[in-house]
Amino acid sequence: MPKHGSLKSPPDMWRVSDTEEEDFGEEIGEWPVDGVVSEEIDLTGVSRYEVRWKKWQRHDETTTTWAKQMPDRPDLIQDWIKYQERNRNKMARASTDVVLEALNILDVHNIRTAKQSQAIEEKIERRRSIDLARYAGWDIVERTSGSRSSSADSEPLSSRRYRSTTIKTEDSESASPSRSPSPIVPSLHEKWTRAVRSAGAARITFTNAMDDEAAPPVINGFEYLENKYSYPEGIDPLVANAGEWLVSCDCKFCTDPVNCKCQDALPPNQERVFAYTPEGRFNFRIAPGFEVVECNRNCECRKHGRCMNRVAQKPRDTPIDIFKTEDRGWGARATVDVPKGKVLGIYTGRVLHREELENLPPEHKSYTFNLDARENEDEDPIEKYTVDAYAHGNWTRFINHSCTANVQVYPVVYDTLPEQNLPYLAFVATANISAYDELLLDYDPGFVPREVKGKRKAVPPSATAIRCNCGAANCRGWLQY
Ligand SMILES: C[S@@+](CC[C@H](N)C(=O)[O-])C[C@H]1O[C@@H](n2cnc3c(N)ncnc32)[C@H](O)[C@@H]1O
Repeated sequence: MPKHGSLKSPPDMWRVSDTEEEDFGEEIGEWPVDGVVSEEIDLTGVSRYEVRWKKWQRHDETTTTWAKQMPDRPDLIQDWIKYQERNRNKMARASTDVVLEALNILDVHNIRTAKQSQAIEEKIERRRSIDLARYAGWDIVERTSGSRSSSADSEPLSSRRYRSTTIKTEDSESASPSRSPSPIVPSLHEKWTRAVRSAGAARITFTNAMDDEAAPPVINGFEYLENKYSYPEGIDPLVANAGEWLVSCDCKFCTDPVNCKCQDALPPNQERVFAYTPEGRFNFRIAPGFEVVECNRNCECRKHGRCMNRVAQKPRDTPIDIFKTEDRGWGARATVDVPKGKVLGIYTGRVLHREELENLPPEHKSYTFNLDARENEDEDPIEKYTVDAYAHGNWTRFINHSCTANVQVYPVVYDTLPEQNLPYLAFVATANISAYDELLLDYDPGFVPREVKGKRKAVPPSATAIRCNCGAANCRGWLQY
């Protein structure tokens, strides 16, 4: 019965058992039990409990058995759930460190148990509420094996290899000694780190081994938005008050998409399947372009905390490095190995009406993404939207293009109505990606280079097209804008 080696406290609350459930027929109710002593959670999110008998023991002196239900003693499970909650909160108060080692185990059916055992949900909540200014560094202890040595993740922020950009205000440079020192403007990295942490997401780092640029060159006042859009006045996303309109389910664990009511929001021609595996990875069963409808804040499953239909809405747990590439500006990569199907994060930025797109300054163009999953041609143009990540956005705006991509985007809704055409765009790994390999998206999979005099790729497809430097064997030569 192996235990998770990395768990320090309390040691016996969660463990993984190979023991089959024993069949006691009607007898189980007859044998007085002390209570539940541990729990494991299966692939579908259903728990089973290890119960200790009061006096009885087997010949080998073991005193416990595993049971999924105890219809005659629901109080024991209730007591256990409360006891667990108290302990997880205690763990989160003691430290918000998370040992990711246990989550990387290939033995995926234990992941739910491992997540509970590390109080991950509680720690994320706690991170949100902690005074961020007091943090000296990120609090995830990463112990992934096989990742490349350039990782700075386990170092404290202050000893990072990336160059931090602590900028003094003009005021402070000219300040006379008698005046109190002017505040130091936080570096871009510090500002972003605060935003990342308040969203409960994993760390973002900057690395530049190419030249002296300390941080990606975003405009002054760039707003880092980890997991939400910025809406201008005039676009009412209903995010705040969509509650009353959202179609919600009354499932406990959402294992059956056919009967999970929030899936009624899918268009009738879309197959009713969940988009995720029980381990929370995209299962690629939803055809490209079709929308994923995740459970929302009104769904009953929210109370039980183990719904498998909430993934893109959770805080990002993959640490990301924004790094300077050789010939494509800054790019993005994960600092841990990423399995196929892993949902990495969502595209964010300022939402625009599509018709504003043509008046955008050219430098914005390469940071825009259309939210056109549901649109149809005859739709009122006012209800067509685009996200512009030029002045507001997150790390996903640094994902470069490759004609051989390793991530793809799918639209997902959970805080708006699908008909509003305001889905989020989630980035998902389409292959196993090693730590520190660049994350790459095919910006325009439908693009076919023009052929002139038998030569493809020689002629730019438009006046604004730029040469593609992806270096892939199947490179189509150009990025069109
Ligand atoms: C969404 S941005 C990606 C982040 C960008 N590299 C940066 O530093 O901000 C898209 C821009 O990155 C550059 N880029 C991305 N992929 C490229 C590629 N395969 N070849 C050349 N340039 C690329 C182009 O300048 C493109 O307009």
